[in-house]
Amino acid sequence: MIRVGNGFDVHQLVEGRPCIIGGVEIPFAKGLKGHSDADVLLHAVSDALLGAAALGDIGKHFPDTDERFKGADSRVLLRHVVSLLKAKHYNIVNIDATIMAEAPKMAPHISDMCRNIAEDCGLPTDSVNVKATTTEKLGFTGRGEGIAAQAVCLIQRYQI
Ligand SMILES: Nc1ccn([C@@H]2O[C@H](COP(=O)(O)O)[C@@H](O)[C@H]2O)c(=O)n1
Ligand SMILES: C[C@@]1(CO)OP(=O)(O)OP(=O)(O)OC[C@H]1O
Repeated sequence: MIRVGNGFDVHQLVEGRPCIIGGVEIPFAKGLKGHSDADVLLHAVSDALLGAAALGDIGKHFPDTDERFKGADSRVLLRHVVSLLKAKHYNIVNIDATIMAEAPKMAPHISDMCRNIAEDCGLPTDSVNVKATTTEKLGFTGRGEGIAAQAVCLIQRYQI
């Protein structure tokens, strides 16, 4: 049985925070605000995986009212999500994601993001794809107020 999932996340860009996207700290004047490290891309990927397995969303598994997740490394959260899928006998087939940001430039960091996601999901790197787009200066992303990311994934249940 194969199943599809999608995830979407937004975080505000503010001064005084690191800009961590796809597990990569990108040099930039602003960073993403959140309870965790606010890694918008890994949150979208985690939600896509949880959605595919009908396991809810990251807010359910890692509530932002829980001090344990304050400043959490979203790679650790993603690895936990992958373990939840394994427990339900799902393998991940592939992941595709898009970051919407006017700045910073994502292109120099895309391959590191793909490598991080592949590593955390136990996948070969060519099973993970990350893209970036501006929104042509339109909307909150276009004004540089925040960054959005969306992801889709395919998972497959194996026989035991
Ligand atoms: N934050 C971003 C946004 C875009 N890119 C790259 O630039 C290309 C052109 O973007 P458009 O919005 O004009 O389509 C896009 O294909 C990305 O490769 C980026 O690196 N960082
Ligand atoms: C990851 C969590 C938990 O620390 O917090 P945030 O970093 O605020 O991220 P968000 O995408 O708003 O939702 C999930 C949260 O519960």
